[in-house]
Amino acid sequence: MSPIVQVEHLGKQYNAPNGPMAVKDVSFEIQKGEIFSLLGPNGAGKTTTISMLSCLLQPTSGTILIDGHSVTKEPKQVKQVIGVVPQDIALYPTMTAQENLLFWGKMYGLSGKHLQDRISKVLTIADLADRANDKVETFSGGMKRRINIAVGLLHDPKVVYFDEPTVGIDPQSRRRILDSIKQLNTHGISVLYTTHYMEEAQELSHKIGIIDHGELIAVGSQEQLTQLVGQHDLVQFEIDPTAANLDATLSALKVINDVDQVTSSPEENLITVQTRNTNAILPQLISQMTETGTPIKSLTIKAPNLESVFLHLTGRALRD
Ligand SMILES: Nc1ncnc2c1ncn2[C@@H]1O[C@H](COP(=O)(O)OP(=O)(O)OP(=O)(O)O)[C@@H](O)[C@H]1O
Repeated sequence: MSPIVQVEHLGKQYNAPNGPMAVKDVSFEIQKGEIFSLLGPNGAGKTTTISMLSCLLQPTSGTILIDGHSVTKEPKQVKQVIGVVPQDIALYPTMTAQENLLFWGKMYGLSGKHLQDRISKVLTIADLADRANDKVETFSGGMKRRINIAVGLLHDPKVVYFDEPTVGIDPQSRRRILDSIKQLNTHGISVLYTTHYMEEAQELSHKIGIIDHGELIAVGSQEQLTQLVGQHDLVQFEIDPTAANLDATLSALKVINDVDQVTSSPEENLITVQTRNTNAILPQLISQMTETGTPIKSLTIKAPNLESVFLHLTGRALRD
C-alpha cells in the first residue's frame, strides 16, 4: 500500500538566496491510518513543513506526494485529500457555529443536504453539537480551536494536519482535542500532528519524527526512539533557584562517573541528569547537590522517554 504522505529531501529557504534554511533535507512517510507527530521546539521548522505540505508555501527543494499527488504539480487534487487545522482561522464572531461551518463548507464547494450532513458529523466529532446554534463570540479559546477542527474536516479529508492545536488552551479542551483526534483516527483518517509537548506525541502517535533546527534528527515508533538512548534514566531534581548555587552544582554533577548529560531549566526549577547507572550514583548526586549549595526540594527518576531521546541527540532539553 502506498503511503498517504511521502516527503523526500524537502528543503525551505526563506529570503533566498541568502536567508537561512528553515527546513533542511527532510524525508519521512506517513502510512494510511497512521498518526505521525513532528515533535520539536519552537522554531524547529514544524509550521514551515506543514505549510509546504498544505500547498501554501513553495518548497525550495525536494518532493511531496499526498495520496500520490504532487503538491507543486497537482495542488487541486492535494487540497481535496488534506484537511488543515491551523491554530487560528477566520471565524465570524457574531455568527453561530453552524453558520460559520456553512460559510466554510461553501468555500470548499459543498452544498445542500450533503453539506448539512457533514456539518452535523463534524460538530459531533469536535464535541460541539450542543453549541451549534450559539454565537462563536460566546466560545472559549478551546472551543474556537475545536471549531477549527470541525472546519478542517468538512470536506471529508483522508489526512488531517494539526499544527500545535493545544497551545494556550485549558486542560479540559486539550483533553477533548486529543480525544477527538484519536476518534478520527479510529475511522481510518491519517493524521500529521505537530507539537513541542512530548506527552502529546507519546500519547497519540504511531510514529514520531523529532525535528530540530530544520532537520529531522530521528524517526520511529516511541519504542524505536527510546532504544536509541539505551537504558539511560533521567534523574530530575526540583530545586529552589533562590537557594541554588547552579554553576558550581552543574560542574560537580557533570564530572561524576556514569553521568552522561546534565541540563538545567531555571524557569521550571529543574536540574536533569541522564545516567545509565541510577542506583549506583544516586547517593553521590544527592551529596554533590547539597555540598555545592543547591538543596533538593524533590527528586523524580524517569525511565527513558522522548525527552531523554531529544537530550541524547541534541544535548539540550526539549523545552529550551
Ligand atoms: N516568513 C518567514 N520568513 C523568514 N523566516 C521565517 C519565516 N517563517 C518562519 N521563519 C523561520 O524559520 C524557522 C522555522 O520556523 P517555523 O515557524 O517553521 O518553526 P516551528 O517549529 O513551527 O516553531 P513555532 O512553534 O515557534 O512556530 C525559524 O527560524 C523562523 O524564524
